[in-house]
Amino acid sequence: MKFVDEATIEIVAGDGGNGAASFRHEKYKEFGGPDGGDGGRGGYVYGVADPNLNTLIDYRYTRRYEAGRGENGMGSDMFGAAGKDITLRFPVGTILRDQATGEVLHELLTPDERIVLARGGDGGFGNLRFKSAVNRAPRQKTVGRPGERFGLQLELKVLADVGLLGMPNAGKSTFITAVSNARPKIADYPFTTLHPNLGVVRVGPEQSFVVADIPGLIEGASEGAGLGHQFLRHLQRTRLLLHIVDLAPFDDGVDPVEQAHAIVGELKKYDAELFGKPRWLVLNKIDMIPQAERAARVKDFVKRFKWKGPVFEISALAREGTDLLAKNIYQHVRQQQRTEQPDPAQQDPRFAQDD
Ligand SMILES: Nc1nc2c(ncn2[C@@H]2O[C@H](COP(=O)(O)OP(=O)(O)OP(=O)(O)O)[C@@H](O)[C@H]2O)c(=O)[nH]1
Ligand SMILES: [Mg+2]
Repeated sequence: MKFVDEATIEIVAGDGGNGAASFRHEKYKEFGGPDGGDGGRGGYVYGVADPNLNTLIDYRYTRRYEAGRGENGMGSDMFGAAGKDITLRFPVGTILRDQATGEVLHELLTPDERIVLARGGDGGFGNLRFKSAVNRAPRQKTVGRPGERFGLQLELKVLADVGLLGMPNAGKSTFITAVSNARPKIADYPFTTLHPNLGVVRVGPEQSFVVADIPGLIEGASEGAGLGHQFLRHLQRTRLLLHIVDLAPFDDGVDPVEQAHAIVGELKKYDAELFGKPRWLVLNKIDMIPQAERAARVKDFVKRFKWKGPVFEISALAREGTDLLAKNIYQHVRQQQRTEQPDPAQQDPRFAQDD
């Protein structure tokens, strides 16, 4: 499954500075020649493909990007300085479109590839330029040219970095809502989620990852009994699985440990590779357990489940422990990314045919 991350931003290159009209002032010399310098060029806006970025989410926070204006020219033959250039960084695979026409301007496919997005305007000419045999004292000058500006549409196909696993009603959709921009349907009955949802989680500037919420797994799902199994394949490209467990089931007869074993059993039956992926245990709904009992309940769960890996306790509903978990996930995803193959055209399934 592919998911498209999008943003629209405004790109403004710098205007050129104006040329100056000025004459030399020298002692004992009544009429100095023209000495007005040219204006500086406006700043350019560049784009670069940054292999460290995963999503476009930062571009939903800041939408306008403006390079510097060129300085005006000055007397004494002084040219204005060029405006400050700016460089915008995009994830590899970002497609850039002109907002007005929808035309594809470029696809950033090669890591560190750099392109000009918008050219700064040329600076105006100072009167120094207009000096000629017939006019030794020109007053002419020109103003700087405007920089290019336009609306830029960004589009990126993203894959899930993290997958959520768990029984129906465990709180997967609530968790994705707590940490990401996705708004899946949440309800107190099982199988609320009928389609996989992807959400972008932003833990800080230029720090984000993609999480997939899939329909709940139940026992027998790997044989097609539940809804879950057809969705398991969406988790195949992920770098981490979060196993979400309802630690405080409404029905007293339900043992969270048994439920958790059922999920792991399904995973194992379905796919050894998926089973072998890094998996973290996330004990949810701790708000339902009195504070004084929490530590003991968690300890008991871990012991009976014979779990040796990372454990997080959260309340997806109250958003307790969710930010900390998101930060840990981000660190893990980044670390995994760094150890993977760097050539995206070869390795990155985003560039493969759609499934
Ligand atoms: N008290 C409490 N309730 C929660 C918490 N997380 C989820 N819930 C509730 O549990 C119910 C199920 O939550 P969902 O997020 O829809 O569960 P799901 O795992 O996505 O369920 P499916 O999509 O059916 O697989 C909803 O009524 C939620 O409000 C939590 O941390 N505390
Ligand atoms: Mg759900």
